[in-house]
Amino acid sequence: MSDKTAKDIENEVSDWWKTSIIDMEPGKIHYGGYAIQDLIGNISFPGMIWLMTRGELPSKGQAALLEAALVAAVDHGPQAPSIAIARMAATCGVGLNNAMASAVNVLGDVHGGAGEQAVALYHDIVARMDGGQNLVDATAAGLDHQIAEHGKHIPGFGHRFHPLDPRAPRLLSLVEKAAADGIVSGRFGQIASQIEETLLTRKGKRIPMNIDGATAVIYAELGFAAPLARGLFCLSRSVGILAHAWEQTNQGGRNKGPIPRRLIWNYDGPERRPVPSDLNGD
Ligand SMILES: CC(C)(COP(=O)(O)OP(=O)(O)OC[C@H]1O[C@@H](n2cnc3c(N)ncnc32)[C@H](O)[C@@H]1OP(=O)(O)O)[C@@H](O)C(=O)NCCC(=O)NCCSC(=O)C[C@@](O)(CC(=O)O)C(=O)O
Repeated sequence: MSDKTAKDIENEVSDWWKTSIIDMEPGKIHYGGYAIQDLIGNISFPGMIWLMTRGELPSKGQAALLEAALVAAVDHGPQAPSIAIARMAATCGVGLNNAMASAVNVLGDVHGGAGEQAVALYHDIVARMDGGQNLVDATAAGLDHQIAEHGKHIPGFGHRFHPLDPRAPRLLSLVEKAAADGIVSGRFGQIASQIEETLLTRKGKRIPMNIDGATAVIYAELGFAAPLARGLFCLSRSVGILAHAWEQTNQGGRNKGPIPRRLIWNYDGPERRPVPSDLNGD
């Protein structure tokens, strides 16, 4: 027989889930201590994302910068695997939530994950600067380390489609303005620009910052941990994913594959051959 008292059991039950995010009782909902009815109509959606992931409310300037990053990464058309998958899923007879989940599930290290890697790289360079190295040397050492550990492609730089990703310079200009207004330090923007310079010197050609490199600057400036950069990209891209899944649903189409049906893939397996007649023999 258990020696547990009713109080022990009550404590065990109430400790089962612990969260500092939400507090509730009948008729009352508080996020991080703030009543939901006071938040509704008073804070923006980015402000809410900040409160939920950071536990505090952002300043107006911080929320505006976060919003800019979220707006910038919303969509990149059906060339992006996540968007194509959302559209294909929408033709399979599934609901919008299934189409969205299928699409979000392919956001990983290679597609959508460069922002997380870029934040980690920027943090590594900051740590070197805090250790006494100047910007140029810390960047060079950070890049050497990145290449040794993860290969020659520096996350957040280069693009397969855009010679200059139009999203990056605009975001960087907002970071510069926020730094001038004292909202952020501007340190991560300087690091990302120095990475571009170092790559130019090393490769003899410009490998410009892309959307992930630029949003990573914002997430790092705003103090988001590297893994949250991936989560925030997922939130942002989910808007594009939803829009494409909904558009495709309305366009119709059944079982739409990744290429038109008249096209076929390249087969490079064995020649056509008969199944051996003695398969079950010794
Ligand atoms: C993106 C791409 C594969 C493009 O490559 P490319 O095809 O142009 O060139 P490659 O043939 O790989 O390289 C040719 C020569 O340039 C050198 N080179 C190129 N990039 C270099 C680099 N970063 N660091 C050093 N060197 C570089 C390379 O070393 C080589 O030099 P060499 O060996 O001397 O001949 C490449 O940059 C890359 O991996 N970037 C890092 C990962 C990254 O940030 N991913 C996010 C991209 S944004 C995104 O995903 C969001 C999206 O936009 C998606 C969408 O597009 O839908 C959306 O919104 O959804």
